[in-house]
Order: sequence, then C-alpha cells, then structure tokens
Amino acid sequence: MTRILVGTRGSALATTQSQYVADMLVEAGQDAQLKTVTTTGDITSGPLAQLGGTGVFAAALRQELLGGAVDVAVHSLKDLPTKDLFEGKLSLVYPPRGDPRDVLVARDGLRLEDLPEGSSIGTGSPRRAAQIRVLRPDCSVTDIRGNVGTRLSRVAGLEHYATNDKGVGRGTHGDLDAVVLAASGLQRLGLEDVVTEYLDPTKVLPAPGQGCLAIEYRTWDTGEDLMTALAQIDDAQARLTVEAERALLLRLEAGCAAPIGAYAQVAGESLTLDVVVADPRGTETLRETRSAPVRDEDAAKALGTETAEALLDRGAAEFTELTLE
Ligand SMILES: NCc1[nH]cc(CCC(=O)O)c1CC(=O)O
Repeated sequence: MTRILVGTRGSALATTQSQYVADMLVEAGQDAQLKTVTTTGDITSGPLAQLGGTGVFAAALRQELLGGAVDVAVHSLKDLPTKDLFEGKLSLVYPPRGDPRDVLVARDGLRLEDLPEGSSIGTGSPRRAAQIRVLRPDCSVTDIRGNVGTRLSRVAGLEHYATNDKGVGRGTHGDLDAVVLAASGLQRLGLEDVVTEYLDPTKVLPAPGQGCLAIEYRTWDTGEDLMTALAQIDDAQARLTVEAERALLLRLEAGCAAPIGAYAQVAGESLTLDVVVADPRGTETLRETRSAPVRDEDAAKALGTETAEALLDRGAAEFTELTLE
C-alpha cells in the first residue's frame, strides 16, 4: 500500500491536529505518516494583524502539496483564505467539527464579568479584541502572539506554561489577568483544564471556520483509494456550517485577521448564521442573524452570501474598513 504523507506545520497544536487526521486516514484503511513543513507564520514574530493578508500560515504547506512533496495538507480552517487561489487545483475535506467557541483563561478562576475593573486581557485577534471591548469597555486589551503555551504563560499564575517559541512577549510572563483563546486548540492539546469560561458563541462570535480542521488534497491526481478514504472522513454537518461562515467572509472580502465573527449552527431542519462585524478601533458592532432550511452546500453558501449582503447594505464595509486585507 502506498504511504500517504500528511503535510503539517511544526507547532505542537499543528502536529497534534495532523496526527488526528493521520489516525482518521488509518482508520479509513490508509497507511499515513506526518511530514513537517516550516511556514512563514511560524518564523515571523510581528503582531498577527500586521503580518499582511491571510494564509501566511498555510502558504508554504500548500506549495508542498501542489509540488507533490505531500499527499494531503492539514490546516486549521480558520487560517485558510476564502478565495480560491489555485484555480480549483486544491480542494478541502472537513472532519467532524470540534468546539467552535472562544474561551477565557483568567487568573484565579475568574469569568469575564467577574474580572476587576481595569483588568488586562490578552488576544492577538482584532475580532476577539473588538468583542471583548464591547462587553468590558473598562478593561484594556493587549496584543499577544505566540503559540498556545506562550499565550497561556502571560496569565498570572500560569507562567509555567511558557514554551520556547518566538512569539512577541517571550520572557514576559504572568503580566495579564486573562487571555482569550480557541477552545478547540486547548482541547486538542489536552489543556482544557485551564479554561475559566466558555464564551457563549452567540455572544462572542468565533472566527469563521473556528474549531474545524481542513484536509486539503490535489484535485487532479489524488488516487482513488485516498479519495474514498477522504470521502469517508468528510462530515456533512461540518461542511454546511463552515461553508455558510466562509461564504459570508468571502462576500465581505475579509480574512482571518478581520474583525468579523460568524457562527452557523444546525438545529432541526434549520441552519442559522449569527454574524458580528466589529469596528476595530471602537466599541461598536453590527450584528445580523439569518436562517434557512437545511438543504445542501449551495444553500448554506447562499445563506452566507445573503447575510453578507444584508450587512453591506447596512454599511459594514465602511464600518470595519474592510481594506484590512
Ligand atoms: N489563529 C491561530 C489558530 N488557528 C487555529 C487555532 C485553533 C482553533 C481552531 O481549531 O480553529 C488557533 C489558536 C487560537 O485561535 O487560539
């Protein structure tokens, strides 16, 4: 049997996620092994919002996939640009989605509403920053970067999570009251015990695609056996929700660094999409919620596009300076 090479970034989170995908491929009858690729996002230490465009984390991995050095590439879906940059040469499979929520990790077990006035909260995401500012205008939001361990170590009492990476703030530990992270990342690393609050995803809206992995493959030469295994892994419900969220993002022409949250859920026969567009400088947000009957992928995408158009009609582009890209 040909061995499937699973391309991955090198961080602890990425290799854990990719191993999870390799295990799914083995379960589906394939022989699979990880191959690590170093990406620009991993070696650049500037604030995420200034890195310039989406896809920095994914670009090198995609080049390896296009060139045939790996057979599939594993991404966190939320880090992938929505535009088709490769003229249909690459396509995505979505495993069952993990927890889409953001979480608060605060000192002393505190929840967002219990943090003392003037507390400092760390996040590298303009989307999280804007939503936190609305809920806690009295707190200060600090830009942080680095891997999960580095970010956790900024919280007072969690200094011991520091790891040796190149994130800004290396050497600065325990200087914040709280940080906001993705639940799924912590869960995949077995670190969910540090969570002090799971933020309601209809109040603090996650990034489009958050919590979902994406397995990318070449459309022109992927073998029949691997295609069969991938089809077995692809999850219909994950696909509906993330396609609605990403169609929205595409129509708004915004990327992962934009202050846009989107959360789609299936309840019974209905697909509901909650969206927030935030003003990155202020404490204002635009919100929109729309539902459609659960049908197929195209209907889910149409819900995303429609919701984006409703937001554009309400001035979303001026509101959030969608030139961020
Ligand atoms: N932007 C970094 C990133 N990309 C994917 C995840 C993990 C969450 C996921 O699976 O979507 C994280 C960490 C975070 O946002 O805290």
